[in-house]
Amino acid sequence: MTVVTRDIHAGYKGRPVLRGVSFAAEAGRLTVILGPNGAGKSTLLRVLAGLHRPDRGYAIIAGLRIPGASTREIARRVGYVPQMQQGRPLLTVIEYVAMSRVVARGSWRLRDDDLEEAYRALQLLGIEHLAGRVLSELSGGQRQLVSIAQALAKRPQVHLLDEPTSALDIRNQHMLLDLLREIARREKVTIVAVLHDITLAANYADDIIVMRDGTIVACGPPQEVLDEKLVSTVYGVNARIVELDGWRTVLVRAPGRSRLARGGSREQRQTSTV
Ligand SMILES: Nc1ncnc2c1ncn2[C@@H]1O[C@H](COP(=O)(O)OP(=O)(O)OP(=O)(O)O)[C@@H](O)[C@H]1O
Repeated sequence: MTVVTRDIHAGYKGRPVLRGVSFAAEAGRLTVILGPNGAGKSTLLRVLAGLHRPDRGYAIIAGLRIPGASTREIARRVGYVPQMQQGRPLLTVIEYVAMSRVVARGSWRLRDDDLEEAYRALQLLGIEHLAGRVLSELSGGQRQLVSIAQALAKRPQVHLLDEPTSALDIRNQHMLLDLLREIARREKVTIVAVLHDITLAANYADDIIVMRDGTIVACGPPQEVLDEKLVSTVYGVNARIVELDGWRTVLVRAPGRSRLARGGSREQRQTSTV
């Protein structure tokens, strides 16, 4: 097990957000964290990345204890991709991706293997054609893929990805999750990703962790723990899970909206997949 947390409590200016979070994410598996807005998912990833000090409890990540380990040690072994990545607008994509390796080494010298690994990461994501482009010229989705490439190029033991699909088109969402699952298995690394798309989580995650109000309300393989009752309770929606050709799709309808419906057809139009 590469990521273990024990009874983590954390908050901001005395306001509690995480209230006793304990879980384990295993190497070789893709673990997806789900939960409504404000549940504490990003705060949990920031604690694991060593960027937010917990008030109580601890984590062991890639052999490092948090709190305790230095941010440099963590950066060397852990690839953290936050929701909003600032980036350096004047760098080219290949320079930016390669820089993550240089910084993790605590050096300022770019080596050939930094560029080789950076190019490999861009290839994995199918964006090697962007290598010579300047960051400020990229679209939102391209920038998101470049941020993920930066983490992949470091070849860390653990990846922490905060909503890595939020700016991606449907094809790239599936490409990325397929790739992450493959990397987890092939390289025996631990990948923890926050997602809002429950259907993607249901089909790609090896394990899910469902959070609400700063606590974990369910965890385990999605086929064992993800059901209509859980989705309905956690998100406050009416949920249906349908399975077609082995693919599980989560359909939801916000309960408040059904009051607007005139007959059944309006309700059906308001049904969406997540
Ligand atoms: N820097 C901060 N200062 C104060 N409060 C914060 C800060 N960051 C987050 N919070 C609060 O902590 C709570 C949890 O936020 P967090 O970003 O961890 O939730 P989340 O589950 O990732 O939500 P989302 O799905 O909307 O991204 C929220 O109530 C939020 O307002």
